[in-house]
Amino acid sequence: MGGEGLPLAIEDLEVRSTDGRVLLSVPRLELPAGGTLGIRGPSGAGKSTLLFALAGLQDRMTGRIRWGDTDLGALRSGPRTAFRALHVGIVFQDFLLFEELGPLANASLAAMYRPRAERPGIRDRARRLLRRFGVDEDGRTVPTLSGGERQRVAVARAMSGDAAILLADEPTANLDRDTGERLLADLLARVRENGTTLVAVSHDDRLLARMDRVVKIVDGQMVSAHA
Ligand SMILES: Nc1ncnc2c1ncn2[C@@H]1O[C@H](COP(=O)(O)OP(=O)(O)OP(=O)(O)O)[C@@H](O)[C@H]1O
Repeated sequence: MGGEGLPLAIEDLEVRSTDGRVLLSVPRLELPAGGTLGIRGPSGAGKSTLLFALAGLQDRMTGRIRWGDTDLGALRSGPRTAFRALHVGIVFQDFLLFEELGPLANASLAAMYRPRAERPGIRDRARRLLRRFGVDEDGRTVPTLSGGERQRVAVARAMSGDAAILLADEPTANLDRDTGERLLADLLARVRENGTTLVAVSHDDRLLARMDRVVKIVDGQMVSAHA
């Protein structure tokens, strides 16, 4: 895997709550393959909602989210899951690590969903990333990890599969300045090297300053977009 990213094209996207309220509306947004997009905005604005939609994890949505030739909105849940397993690495805001597994097993999770031939490469990358991020993997499970360590495992997991699309929800939020800087540098180096398309939600100005483009979301609406 690895290699080229996928271009993103959103048209008339609306995500609703269970009671029919519009949580997010994005009339149009485009990002070329290998582009990097930052999303900022106040708490509760709809940033994570957008990231979930981009991952094909939103059921109550209308409109189009195209990654290359694939329109996520037109896919049923099975093919959407398959698309995500193959093409998307995600750093969730609350990490969603498997508590009973160790750092390496968590960081290698993409291996479970990929062809057998790719699995050793994914495990090797996961191991290297954890070492690089300073997470000691020996005999540890998630409950023994600090918040910052969990975040680094989550980032390693999203990166180890070398997916064409990387979605990250506040990937540096729990890290001190130096650790955050190192992780960000590694993440961006890999993204640029592989031509990965990156969408990152963040309040971190250092991260946002390094994106090709930043959009702001307020009250579920995209209020500014500059190149
Ligand atoms: N499934 C849902 N049903 C109802 N409301 C929801 C649902 N998911 C999210 N919301 C609401 O949608 C709004 C946007 O939430 P979202 O998590 O996208 O915000 P955010 O911008 O990521 O915030 P933060 O920076 O605090 O993480 C919030 O008001 C939230 O309560």
